[in-house]
Amino acid sequence: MACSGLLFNSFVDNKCFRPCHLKPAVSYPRSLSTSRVYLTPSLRISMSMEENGAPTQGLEVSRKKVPHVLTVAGSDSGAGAGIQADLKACAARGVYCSTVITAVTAQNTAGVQGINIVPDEFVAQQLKSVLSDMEVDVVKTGMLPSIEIVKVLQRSLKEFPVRAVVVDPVMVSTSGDVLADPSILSSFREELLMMADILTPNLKEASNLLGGMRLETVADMRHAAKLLHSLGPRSVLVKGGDLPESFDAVDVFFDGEEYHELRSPRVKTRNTHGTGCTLASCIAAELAKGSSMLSAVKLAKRYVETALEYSKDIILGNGAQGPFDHFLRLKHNSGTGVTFSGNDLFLYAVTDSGMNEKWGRPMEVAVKEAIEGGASIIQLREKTAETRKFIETAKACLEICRPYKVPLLINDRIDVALASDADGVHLGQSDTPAQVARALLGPEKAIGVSCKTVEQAHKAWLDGADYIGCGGVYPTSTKANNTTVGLDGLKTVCLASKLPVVAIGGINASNAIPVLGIGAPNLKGVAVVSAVFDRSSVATETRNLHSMLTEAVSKAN
Ligand SMILES: Cc1ncc(COP(=O)(O)OP(=O)(O)O)c(N)n1
Ligand SMILES: Cc1nc(C(=O)O)sc1CCOP(=O)(O)O
Ligand SMILES: [Mg+2]
Repeated sequence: MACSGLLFNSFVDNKCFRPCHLKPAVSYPRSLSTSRVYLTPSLRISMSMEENGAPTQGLEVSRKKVPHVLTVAGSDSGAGAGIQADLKACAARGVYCSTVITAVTAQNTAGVQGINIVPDEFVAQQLKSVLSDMEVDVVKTGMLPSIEIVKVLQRSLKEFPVRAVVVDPVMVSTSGDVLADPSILSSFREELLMMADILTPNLKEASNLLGGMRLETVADMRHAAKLLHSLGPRSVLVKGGDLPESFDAVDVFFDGEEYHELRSPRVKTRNTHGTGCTLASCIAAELAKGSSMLSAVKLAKRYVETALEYSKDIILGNGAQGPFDHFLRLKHNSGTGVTFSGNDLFLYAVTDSGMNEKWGRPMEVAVKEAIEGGASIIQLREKTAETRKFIETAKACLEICRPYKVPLLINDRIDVALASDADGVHLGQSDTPAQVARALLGPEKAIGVSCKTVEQAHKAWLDGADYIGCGGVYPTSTKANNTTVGLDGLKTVCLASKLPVVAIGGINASNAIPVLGIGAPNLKGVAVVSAVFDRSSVATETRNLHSMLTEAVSKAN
C-alpha cells in the first residue's frame, strides 16, 4: 500500500501506520547509520550507535517514562464531564492523558441535547493509534455507547495489554439523560467487568448492573459491592453521592477481602457535573503514577472534594448542574476581580505589627484606615507572626481589601500568600527567588522584588517580577542595617528597568515630593511604613500623604 499523507476513515496496515509525511517521534542524526535500543528496567533507553560502521561512544539518551492514562469516553461539548473532564483531571494530577472518543455529545448544564456515536471501526482505529505507540499505563473507560464498541475495546486491550483498567460504567448522565442503551448491560457484565481493575458505579449504575436492586443504605452498598465484585472486577467502589439524606458523602470500596467506607463531608453545590468521570480519571492517574488501588481511590476522592469545595460558588451556564474547576484557578481570575497594575504602586502602605500594637490597633483596623485614606496597595510585613496567625490575618485583611479592589501582598512568605489566596508577594534579595515564586504562584499573582542595583533590577525583570521596590531612598529606623541608595540610586535603578518602581525607605509627608520629582517615568509611587502606621490616626496620615502626592503629580503634568 502506498503511503500518501493522512488516512481518513480507513484502517491502516502496520507498515504505513504512521502517516509518511510526519517525522518519526525521535529523529537521529543522519550520519549515525544504525541504532540499537535497549530498554532497561528503569525505563532508561541507552542508545549505542555506529558512525560509518565504527562504534561511537558516550551517547546516552535518558528517556523518562511519563505516566500515561488513555481515556475511552464520550466528548461533552460543555466540557464538564466526559473526555474533557478526564483530560483536565489527568492534567491536574500531573499525568499525560490520551483520548479515544466513542461518541460526541451536544451537552450543556441543562442536559444532553444530542448524541452522535463514533463508528466502532473508528474507535478501533483510535485505540490502535494510541495503544500501539504511546506506552499507556492505565485505560479508563467512560461512555461506551454500543455493544460493538465494548467488543472493540476488549479486543484492543487483549492485543495491547495495559497495567490497569478503570471502568466507570456510565449509563445515565447527571442530568438524567441516557448515554448507553440498556442493552449494553449484558455486554458490560460479560465483557467489560472482567477487564476492570476497579469498577466505579454510582448507586443507579450499581443497581442497573445488579438487575434493579434497591440501594438505599450503606449496608445495601456493601452488599452491592460484593455482588459486583463477583462479576469480575478486581475491586469495586460504589459511590454513595446520591444516598438519600446522608450528611456525609459515603463511598464503599471492596477489594474482595476488605471493605472500606470512605466518608467525607458533602459539599453543597450545583457544580457537580463531571464528578464521576473526574473521580475515575483521577484514580487512573494515581495508578499510572504507581499508587496502590486503595490509596489511588483515597487521593482521587480527596481531590474531587477539594475541587468541589473550591468551585462551589462559580457560575457557568443556566442549567441545574454546573461544571467545576479542576485546576482550582477560575476564582482567582473572576472571583477576586483584583489584577495588579503599576499604577497600584502610587501610595503603597506596608504594615508593621509592632507599630499597630503600640497604638493599640488590630491589623484589620489599620489596613481599613489606610485604604480609606487612599492607600492603593497593601503589603502585610509581619516579621514575627506565627504562620497560622499570619494566614488568618491575611484572610481577614483580604476581606477588607477586596471590595475596594486594592491588592494585598504578603512580605517574604509565599506559603502564606498561597494559603490565604493573597494577590501576590514582595520578596527581597535574600528571600525566595522571584522565578521560583512565579512557578509557585502562577501567572496571575503579583510579585515585587527589592532592588538596590541595576543588576538586581535586570534579574527581577528576567525572573518575571511585576514591579521593583527600590530603597532605602532615605535613612530609616524601620528596617535594621538598611543601605541607603538615595535619590540618585533610585533614579539609576528606575532608568535601567522596564518594570514599574516604587520608592521605599524613610519617606513621609515632608520628603515625598522630591522622590516623585526624580524624572523617571516608571517611578510609580512611594511605599511607607512608619509615616502612616506609627501615627495615632492611620486614616488621617494616609489621607494627607495621598492628597500631597496627588497635588504634586497634577502640578507636574
Ligand atoms: C515595596 C517594598 N520594597 C522593598 C521592601 C523590602 O523588602 P526586603 O528587602 O525583602 O526586606 P523586608 O521588608 O523583608 O525586611 C518591601 N518590603 N516592600
Ligand atoms: C521595608 C523596607 N524596605 C526598605 C528597602 O530599602 O528596601 S526600607 C524599608 C522600611 C521602610 O519603612 P519606613 O517607611 O518606616 O522608613
Ligand atoms: Mg524580605
